[in-house]
Formats: sequence, structure tokens, C-alpha cells
Amino acid sequence: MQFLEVTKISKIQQGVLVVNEVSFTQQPFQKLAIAGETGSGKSTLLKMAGGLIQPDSGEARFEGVRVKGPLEVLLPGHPGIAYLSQHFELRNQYRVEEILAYVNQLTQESADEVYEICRITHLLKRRTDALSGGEKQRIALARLLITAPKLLLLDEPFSNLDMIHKGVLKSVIRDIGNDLGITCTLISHDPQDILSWADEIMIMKDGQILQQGPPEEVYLRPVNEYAAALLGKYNLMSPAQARSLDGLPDIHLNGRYLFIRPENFMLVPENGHAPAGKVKKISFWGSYHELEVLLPEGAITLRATHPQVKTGDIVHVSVAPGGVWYI
Ligand SMILES: Nc1ncnc2c1ncn2[C@@H]1O[C@H](COP(=O)(O)OP(=O)(O)OP(=O)(O)O)[C@@H](O)[C@H]1O
Repeated sequence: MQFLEVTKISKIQQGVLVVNEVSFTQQPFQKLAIAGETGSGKSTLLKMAGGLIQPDSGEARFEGVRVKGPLEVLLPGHPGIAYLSQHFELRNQYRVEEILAYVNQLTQESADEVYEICRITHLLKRRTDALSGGEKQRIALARLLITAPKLLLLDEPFSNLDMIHKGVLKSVIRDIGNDLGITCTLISHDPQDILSWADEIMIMKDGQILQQGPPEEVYLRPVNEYAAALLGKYNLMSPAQARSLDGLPDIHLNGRYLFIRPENFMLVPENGHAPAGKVKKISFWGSYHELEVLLPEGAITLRATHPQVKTGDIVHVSVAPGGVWYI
């Protein structure tokens, strides 16, 4: 029996097939992230998995039992599955502790642990109209967690949060998995949110799963340019442009496009093999610099920490072992 098993699930919205026969499974404690361009069907898929949207065909099974859609139950949703929407609402004019007490299904001790994990203990006496967006988000999350779900579906939880609140929420989500033993599924546009967190990434396009695999695999070996672009900057060199790299280890001019992430190019001393190029542009990104280097057959983007070069310099480049993929 699978923890969550979605089989050939589909949804038509206003005549458009927005989720198209999608199947996937999730194991207990497996951190699953879903990425995809806006409108690719991520939310619709998760809501169907959580019993919040009625599928037109196919089904989701949670711990072996079919998840009923909203047309089949009085109160939409599944008691074991919590869904944190992008558009959550907290009722105004209440104190935080009142809102939480209303839904709490845990012992006070366990609820207090949830409040600690969600970093909201200091907010319990506050009124809900006296909270920042990030604080509201964490309270909405705590409110779901004290209903004792086994699976938590997080739909773009980081949107509209600044770096500080985002950092706090990321720690909260990590602790939810580790300390509360709740399995999480996360939708996010931002590669920084999912690459270091997920065990498995699912890339969606046009209502279907385009690629699925561990973060490193999806990041370094995308099936196409769309999947490549979702997870960060990249170089895609046509067979003609790739001739600039002829002679470097691991480079095979096989008529396909060469895919290389910027950090997999390296600046190296002249060695007779490494192609030379002129530094066209340097930009500072905090923990690294990004260089645009003009090779004989086209420009590449590479990342370097503390590069001792300036615009106009001639540099030599190589490719890190395992850093080349062919699309
Ligand atoms: N209730 C609805 N009625 C009509 N169309 C809908 C409805 N809900 C979603 N859609 C459409 O279905 C498609 C998929 O929407 P969905 O919200 O699942 O995508 P998404 O990948 O989560 O997008 P985003 O990242 O912008 O949230 C979109 O084209 C959207 O406009």
C-alpha cells in the first residue's frame, strides 16, 4: 500500500484539460516538490490529491483508501491531509490563541510544540489584525498542523515573503518533517526553495509531469530547455557553438545541444586545450561572480568565486567533470 498514490488523474476547467492523466506516488516522509510554470496545473493536481477539487477522471488514494472529492462529502478535504493555500485567510478580530484553540485536536503539550516549531509562541496573545504577512502565514500553518494531518500540502508558501521570513518558514517546514513526522509536498517556483529540501522533484508542464527525479538529476540532466530553465541559469550551446569546447574532456560533438550550468564552467590556466575567450561582462551576486565570456563560437555564462579578472581580459575555460549534459 502506498502512502499517497495518484493514478491517471485529470481535470477539465472551462473546457481546458488542465491536469492530464497524471500519476505519481509519495512515500511516508518523502519530501516531494512540484515545480512548473504558472498555469501548468500544480495547484489543481495537489487540490485533487487532497480532496479539494473533484477529479474528472482518475483517483488519488491515501493510505490505500480513495480520497473523496468535494462532491462526495459534506466538508471538502481529507482529515489526514492538510492544504495550505497561497490565499489563506485568518479571521480578524480574534486573538491568535482563540483561532487555534477552536481547531486544536492535539494535547496542549503537543500543540505547544507545534507553536514552538512554527515560531508563533510569542504571538498567541496577539490579535490577528496585528500580524505581519510572514507571521500570519506561520499561524495559518500551525492551525493546519494542530488538526493532526499526516500529509501537508504546501502551495507556494514562500510567495510574498522577504528573505528573513522565508528563512524562518523554511526552517519551520524542515522541522515539521523532522520533529512532527508529517510528510510534506511543496509547490514552488523558486529553485532555491526546493533543490536543497526535496528528495524528489516533479516538473509539470501543460497539465502533465514532464520530468521526475532527485534534485541533482533534474538539475543537471533536464529533459529539455523548459525543465532546465525552471531550476536556474544554464548554457545551452548549439552544435555549432559547442565547437568552441572541442578538445575538452567529456565534450562530444554528437550533433546535440550541450547543456552546462554556469557553475560547471571553470576558469583554468592556459594549457593548450582550454579554449580562450574574452570577458565581456562581470556581475556580482553575493557569494559568486557571474562572467559572460565570448568564446570563438558564442558567449557562455560562468560562475566563479573571487575571479581575479576584469572586463576585456582573455581567460581560458574548462568544464567540471560530470557537468555536461546533452539535450
Ligand atoms: N476554477 C477554475 N476555473 C477555471 N480555470 C481554472 C480554475 N482553476 C484553475 N484554472 C486554470 O487551470 C490552469 C491550471 O491552474 P493551476 O492553478 O492548477 O496552475 P498552477 O500551475 O498551480 O499555477 P500557478 O503557479 O500560477 O499557481 C490554469 O490555466 C488556470 O487558469
